[in-house]
Amino acid sequence: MTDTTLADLGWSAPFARQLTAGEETLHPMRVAEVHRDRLRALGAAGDAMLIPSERAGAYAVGDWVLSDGTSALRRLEPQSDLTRKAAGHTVERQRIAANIDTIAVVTSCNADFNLARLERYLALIASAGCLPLIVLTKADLVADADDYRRQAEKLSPLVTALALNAKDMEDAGRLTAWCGPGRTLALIGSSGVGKTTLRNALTEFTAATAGIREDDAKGRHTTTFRSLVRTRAGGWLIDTPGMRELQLADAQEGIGEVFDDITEIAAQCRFNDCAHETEPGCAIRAALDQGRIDPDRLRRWQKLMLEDRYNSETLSQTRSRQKAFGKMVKGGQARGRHKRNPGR
Ligand SMILES: Nc1nc2c(ncn2[C@@H]2O[C@H](COP(=O)(O)OP(=O)(O)OP(=O)(O)O)[C@@H](O)[C@H]2O)c(=O)[nH]1
Ligand SMILES: [Zn+2]
Repeated sequence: MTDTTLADLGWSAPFARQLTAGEETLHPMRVAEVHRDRLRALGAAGDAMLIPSERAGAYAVGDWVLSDGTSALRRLEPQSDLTRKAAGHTVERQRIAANIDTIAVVTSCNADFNLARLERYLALIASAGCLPLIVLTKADLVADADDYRRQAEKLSPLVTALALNAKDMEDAGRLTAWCGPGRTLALIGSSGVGKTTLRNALTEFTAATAGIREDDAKGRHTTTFRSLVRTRAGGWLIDTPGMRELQLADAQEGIGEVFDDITEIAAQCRFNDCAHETEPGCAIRAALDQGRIDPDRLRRWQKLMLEDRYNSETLSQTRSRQKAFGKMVKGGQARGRHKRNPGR
């Protein structure tokens, strides 16, 4: 009992092209929830709980899978992939959501507004392969909302920025262009900026669609999230708990896009590992002297590059760093003992 078409769900040529001979009889379905041993997926014939064919971590909300009605037989390559560095010391990537068209960074026109943080989000969005949108909420509380909007749009030619009052349904409705039929939008941003308010305005949101308490196999209550939510405009909003703690990792490409003016200049430094400090032939310092680079923007770029390098450290690099640290600690203890017991 559904009148949802595959196109409404976001099915498009890049997915259709992935079908191989023999797969035409399978049903494409879009993953709405990822559970430990089941996937809830939406298709032209309605919802279904599917048995995954890969481990749960291989799937993300928004993925397309091919199903025979019972199982997810194959997962299709996503058009965009939002991931984050997994917790702990590994550099394994944790998938957060897939096939998002537009990611809206929600920030308010006051204390939360921070150009460096916006740039970090823009780099992350570019690395995920999504289109960025900046939504400045609480426009009703400030006199100069349009100034904030202009500052945000100056960050990158890819950016569209909107200033609005999230509590006003009509104003929030300006986002429907990004979440109509076949389109998927996601909202990210700090706590308290108005993401829930926007979600309420854009979807038939109720407490029941936010978290569903379920009993797991051991009889414990677990809260699962309905993460792919239909918008009033006929499209989709992806809202997963993982989006709240996004970090910048492996965003090199994204940083390059957001700071293309600076990376172009840096490419002209004499040394390709130039730290832009005292090296001869440094194009960055020359550009700074000529006032072609904004020093604040340069500092933000350097900070992002450092953070990205740290986050992208490979597993073996992490291990050898930890090992070297362990040796140093042990070595220190051994020497200490030696000193304290000189007679032995
Ligand atoms: N005046 C005004 N208040 C707003 C606007 N957007 C959000 N608020 C208020 O700001 C508070 C926080 O909004 P939420 O939507 O809960 O923020 P959130 O981003 O979902 O926060 P978390 O759930 O903590 O991640 C609420 O009291 C909202 O009513 C706005 O555009 N104008
Ligand atoms: Zn340099």
